[in-house]
Amino acid sequence: MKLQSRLTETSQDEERAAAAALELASVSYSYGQRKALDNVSFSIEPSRFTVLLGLNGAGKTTLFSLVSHLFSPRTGRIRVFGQDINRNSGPALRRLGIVFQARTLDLDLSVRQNLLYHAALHGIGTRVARPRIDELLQSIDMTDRIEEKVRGLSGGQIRRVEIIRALLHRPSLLLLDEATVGLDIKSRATILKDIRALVQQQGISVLWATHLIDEVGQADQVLVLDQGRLVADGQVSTILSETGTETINQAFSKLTGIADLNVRGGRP
Ligand SMILES: Nc1ncnc2c1ncn2[C@@H]1O[C@H](COP(=O)(O)OP(=O)(O)OP(=O)(O)O)[C@@H](O)[C@H]1O
Repeated sequence: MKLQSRLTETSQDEERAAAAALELASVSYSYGQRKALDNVSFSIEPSRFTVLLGLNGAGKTTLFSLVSHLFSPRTGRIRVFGQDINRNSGPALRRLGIVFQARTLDLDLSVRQNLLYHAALHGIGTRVARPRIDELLQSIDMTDRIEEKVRGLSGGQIRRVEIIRALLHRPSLLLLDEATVGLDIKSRATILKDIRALVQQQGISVLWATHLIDEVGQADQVLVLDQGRLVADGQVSTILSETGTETINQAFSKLTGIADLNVRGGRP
């Protein structure tokens, strides 16, 4: 009887994980003695824009490094559309597109060369890659920059090229780590709008890591990370009612124990 109920529980767990775009179960990670992630569990639904909100040092980049299989968790399990990233990394990684915080385009190659190179890494031949690149560049209004060296682009344009590079292999889940950092207000707004449109129009699932509260939309799912612990998980309205606050800014301050402020930098 007990075995039967355990089997049912396991298969329910598996069904839930398969339905989720991303699922973390009891994930911890330490750098030596420093605990960067402490027993983090959550799942994000497909075709949603989910914000991973946390101050500098909260553990966002570490989490992305685990999901993208750069590091392996010491404990816990990570699944991308039901595929375990450690046991079945190939199929899981194929469904992932990632934009890391650090710039990674080759500055001395043209936009086209950078994109073709990345396509080749994913096994996409030039004949398929070329029209895909044209279409994606058109979607961000950058067709006329295709032959230009990346060095000649603005910070916002470089970021947009990195985003379309992450989309070249048509991932189902896109992870973006502080994608708007260092950009002016107009470029930030454009990028955020474009990514939200991807979710709306193409059903891509997005995990958007940021420390900027003003990037959270009222309808977003939000995960709040504080010093490696997940301290809130839900829609904005749920988080407000659970914390007894009126704005996400107040909720964040309460959850992380910082003074109420317009959070733009790190922990004061
Ligand atoms: N290579 C490393 N060696 C030792 N400690 C590290 C290393 N990388 C990160 N840490 C520590 O792990 C914790 C989480 O860092 P992480 O970079 O994941 O946070 P973050 O939320 O992405 O912050 P930021 O936006 O500043 O990058 C911090 O205390 C950080 O100092």
